[in-house]
Amino acid sequence: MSHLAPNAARQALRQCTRRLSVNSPSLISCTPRTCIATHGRRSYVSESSPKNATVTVESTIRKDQKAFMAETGIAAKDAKMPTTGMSADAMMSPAAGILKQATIMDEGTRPIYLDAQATTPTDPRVLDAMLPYYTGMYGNPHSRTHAYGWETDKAVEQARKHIADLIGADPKEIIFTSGATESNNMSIKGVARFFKRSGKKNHIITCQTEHKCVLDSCRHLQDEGFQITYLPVQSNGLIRMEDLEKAIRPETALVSIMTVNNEIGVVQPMEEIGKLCRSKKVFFHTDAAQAVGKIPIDVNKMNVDLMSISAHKIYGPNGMGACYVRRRPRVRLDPIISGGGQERGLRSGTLAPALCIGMGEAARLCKEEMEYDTKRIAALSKKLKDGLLAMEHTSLNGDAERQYPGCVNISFAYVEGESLLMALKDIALSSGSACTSASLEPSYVLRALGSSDESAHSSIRFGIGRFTTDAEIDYVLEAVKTRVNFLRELSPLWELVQEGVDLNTIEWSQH
Ligand SMILES: Cc1ncc(COP(=O)(O)O)c(C=O)c1O
Ligand code: FES
Repeated sequence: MSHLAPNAARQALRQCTRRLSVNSPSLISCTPRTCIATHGRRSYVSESSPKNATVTVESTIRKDQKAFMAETGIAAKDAKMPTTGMSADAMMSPAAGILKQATIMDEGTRPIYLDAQATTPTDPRVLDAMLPYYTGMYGNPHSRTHAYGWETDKAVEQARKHIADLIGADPKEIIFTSGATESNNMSIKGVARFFKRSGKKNHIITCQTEHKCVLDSCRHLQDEGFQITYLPVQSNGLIRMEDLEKAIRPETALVSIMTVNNEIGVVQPMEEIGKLCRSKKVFFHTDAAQAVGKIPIDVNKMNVDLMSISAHKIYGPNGMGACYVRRRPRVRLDPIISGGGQERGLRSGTLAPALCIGMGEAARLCKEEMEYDTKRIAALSKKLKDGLLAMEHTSLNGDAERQYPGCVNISFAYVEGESLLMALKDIALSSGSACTSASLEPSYVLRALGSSDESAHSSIRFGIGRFTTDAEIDYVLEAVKTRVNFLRELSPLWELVQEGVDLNTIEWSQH
C-alpha cells in the first residue's frame, strides 16, 4: 500500500509532467497509476514492484497514446503519433519534411530526453521521500536538544547508510557535499594540501580524459607548486597500467582516475588501479559520478580511498553529492570548507536534510533496482548501437566491451555534429559534457583518444536512463538515420565519397 495520504495536495504533487515523446499531446499530466496504465512508466506507488511493471514499461507510445486519448477524451486529430517512417513525400521535399519534423513541435511538447549523463530526472519516489523534510520535519539535524533535531538527524543518518550500502562502505565514511564537483575538489585539493603541509609529497597523477572539475582542481594545484602527471589514454579510452606504474614516484600523494567516463562511458580498470596504488602506498581517488548506482561498486574490492558521487546522476536531487573518505587506513585531507566542524570536520555547514534524504532514497532505489535497470538499459543500448552502427561510416567511440551501456557515443562521418544536433531538435542530445556544451571546440576527451577534429566534431552522445522507453529508441533510430542521410546528401564531401574518391588523397588549395 502507498504510505501517503491521498489528499488533494499529494495528488497534485504526484501528477507526472513527463512527456514521453515529442509528439505526445501537450500538457500531459497524470497520476502514477494512470501513468503506468497509459504511458508505460514505472509507478512509484509502493505496491507496484519493478518486476510487475515490466510489461507496461515496454509498451509502445502508439498504444499508450491511444489509451491516453480514450481516457482523456483528446481527439485523435489533436494528438500526433510519432512517425516511425518518413513518407515518400517528405523524402521528396527534404526541407519541408525532414527538418520540419525536427524543429517544429506542437506547443508544449518537449524533446525525447536522451542526455542521461548530463542529468537524470528526479525519480518521483525520491521526491516523495524528500517532501516531509521541506514541510513538517524542518529541524536542524545538528540540533541535539530537541525532537525536531533528533528526527531529522535520524533520517539523514538513514540516508547516509543507503549511500554507504550502495558502494560497500561504512556510513561513517560518507561525507555529504553539494555534488561531485565539490567532492572532486575536496578530495584532490584536500589530500594535496595535507601532504604539502607535512612537506612530504607534491605529485598527483590523473588522466587527460577526466571531467573538467578534476582537471581544473589539478591546474590550481599546479599554481600552488604541485607537479601533475596527466596520463594519456589508448584509442579505446582506457589508461595503460604500465603508464600508471611508471608515473608513480616516491613523492606521489594521490592518483585520481574516474570510474566511468561521462562522454564515452568507458569503465577504467578500477581493481587493478586500486591494487597498484595500495601496493605503492598512494591514495586512490575516483570520480564515480557516472558509475555509482549504474554499475556494481565496492570500495574495498577496488581499494578506493576517496570517491566522488553525485545525486542528480542517479535520479536524485540537484546540488547534492557525497564523498567517500576511507577510515582504515585513514585518509588524511585538509578541508576546503571550514566552520562548525560538521561531517567529521571535513565539510562544515548545516546539512540540507531533504537533499540528503533524497540522495539516500535515490541510492536505495539504485541498489534495489540495479539488476532490473541494467537489463533494460543494456537492451535499449544494444538496439540503438546496432541500429546506428549499421549505417555507413559510423563508429563507436570508446572500448565496446568495457563500456557502461547507458552511454553511447557515435561518430557520423561527413556530418557536422552541430548541424546534426540542430537537425535533431526533437531529441535532447549532446556532443559531450553539459558544462562544455556551449563551446564549439571539439571534445578534448575524443581528441585524447586520437580522434581527428572532424571526427570529434561529428560525434553525438546518447544517454539512456531508467525512464527511456523502447518506443523512444525506435523513434530516435529512425530520426537519426533519416536526418544523417539528409545532411550527407547536402555535403560535397559525401558526394566525393560516393564517387569513390579517397578524401585523404585530395590536395586542398589554400585561399
Ligand atoms: C564524471 C563527472 N564528474 C563530475 C561531474 C559534476 O557533478 P556535479 O554536477 O554533481 O557537480 C559530472 C557531471 O557533470 C560528471 O559527469
Ligand atoms: S505522462 Fe507521466 S509518464 Fe505518462
